[in-house]
Amino acid sequence: MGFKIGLLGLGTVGTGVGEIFANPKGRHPLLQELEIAKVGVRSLEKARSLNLPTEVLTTDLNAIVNDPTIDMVVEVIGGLEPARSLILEAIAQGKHVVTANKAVIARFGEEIFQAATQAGVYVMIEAAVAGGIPVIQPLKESLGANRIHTLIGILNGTTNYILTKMQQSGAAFDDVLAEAQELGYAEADPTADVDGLDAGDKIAILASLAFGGRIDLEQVHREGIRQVSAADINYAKNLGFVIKLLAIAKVPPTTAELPPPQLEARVHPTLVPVDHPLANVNDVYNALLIEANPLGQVMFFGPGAGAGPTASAVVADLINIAALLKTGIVANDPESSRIHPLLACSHQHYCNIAPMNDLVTRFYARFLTKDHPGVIGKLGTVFGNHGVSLESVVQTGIKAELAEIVVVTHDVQEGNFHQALDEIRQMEAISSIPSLLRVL
Ligand SMILES: NC(=O)C1=CN([C@@H]2O[C@H](COP(=O)(O)OP(=O)(O)OC[C@H]3O[C@@H](n4cnc5c(N)ncnc54)[C@H](OP(=O)(O)O)[C@@H]3O)[C@@H](O)[C@H]2O)C=CC1
Ligand SMILES: N[C@@H](CC=O)C(=O)O
Ligand code: NA
Repeated sequence: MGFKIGLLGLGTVGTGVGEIFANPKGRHPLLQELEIAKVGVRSLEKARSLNLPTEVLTTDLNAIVNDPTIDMVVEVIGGLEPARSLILEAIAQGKHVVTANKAVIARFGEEIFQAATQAGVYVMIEAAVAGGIPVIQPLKESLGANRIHTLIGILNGTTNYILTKMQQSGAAFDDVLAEAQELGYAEADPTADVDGLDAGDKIAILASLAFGGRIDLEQVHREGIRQVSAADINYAKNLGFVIKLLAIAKVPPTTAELPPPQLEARVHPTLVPVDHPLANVNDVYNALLIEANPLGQVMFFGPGAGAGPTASAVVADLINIAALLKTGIVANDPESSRIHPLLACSHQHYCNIAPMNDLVTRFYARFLTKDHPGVIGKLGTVFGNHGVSLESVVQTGIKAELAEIVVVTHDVQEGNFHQALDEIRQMEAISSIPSLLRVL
């Protein structure tokens, strides 16, 4: 018996999926029991690299999700609508869904997974986080014996590509972004990549799996890489760091409740010590470092975006569903509980996210000051008054009659640090504070 797939979208990822199906030899035998029966696109006139019979292509995506002969729907059109409605309609029609759309899952996960549970179908999302790297399945299945307390990820390929090129060759931000777009890594609107929203969606999905509760995306602190300058990359290098866009979710290691009473969830550019395992994750590569008890540290590393890697995750999900259907571990029957408990989502509660002002972290700050005597001493005094102790202070030279001072703090409560900065901004000698970054 074969299974019919309705593929919504034939762009970067959809084409990658089509290419795997066009050449099944040497891959899992179950692949040969799956067939792409319909493909939905926006334009029938567009030239396609994939040769598909003309009757397979359509612009009527609603007809695909309502087609009774289709067993599984792959949503790779991206964006919020019509993607959300098409996923919900496919579920309502009793079809299993595979999606790479983290934006929809992070915002409408509650609605989508509740509908899926009710309909007795699976919604599989391996491609939605870290592209081709298996991170969803390990969190759902392989790490179940652990208490997970920390997730630290480089989860956006576009920004990692940009930061790596800026770091290695001093390339300009806009040029590298254009390259990442040409390579198919960036979102249709790359703002989601550059402003940390894409990484925010991904860490929200991972945190939900790791900590057993839903995540309100609005409570996830998201900062992008627009303010990271060549100057900061250079200073960071001299101080023994590289700058990476990190997505972090954590609870105190002693926490033994699911969901935990409170967790940190944040995305921001971060100074990472050069000897940290994430410091050498470059280009479009992604990585996820998980700390758990009793496992300790485990790191997943690989290509986080691009046609082939992302399609690899999509097709693996399809093969998984086919395996479940063949072994009868799924019943499209709402009365039945024969849905795989490790693969379905049954979260009931929202996690409580701690405010950023409570975060305890190190900071890097760059100040432009008038070259007055005693400025460093005054900075030190204000910081000291707010309980901020300094690990290093470097005056790096004079530019346009302004001195540049770079400060790295010890661990400090974020709220105290900001109070100190508010006072520092009022100092007559301070011209500006062009950079403020957290340090891992
Ligand atoms: N690119 C990547 O590396 C990765 C992407 N993803 C996710 O995968 C999804 C797809 O991304 P990607 O392949 O890059 O996107 P593309 O923009 O390359 O492709 C989108 C495809 O969907 C079709 N489409 C879009 N909107 C509609 C619509 N309203 N009606 C009909 N067809 C539509 C387009 O049709 P047409 O061809 O006619 O224009 C195109 O074929 C996104 O959710 C993205 O976040 C996840 C991981 C990695
Ligand atoms: N735009 C995303 C694509 C994969 O999710 C990225 O750059 O990582
Ligand atoms: Na993945």
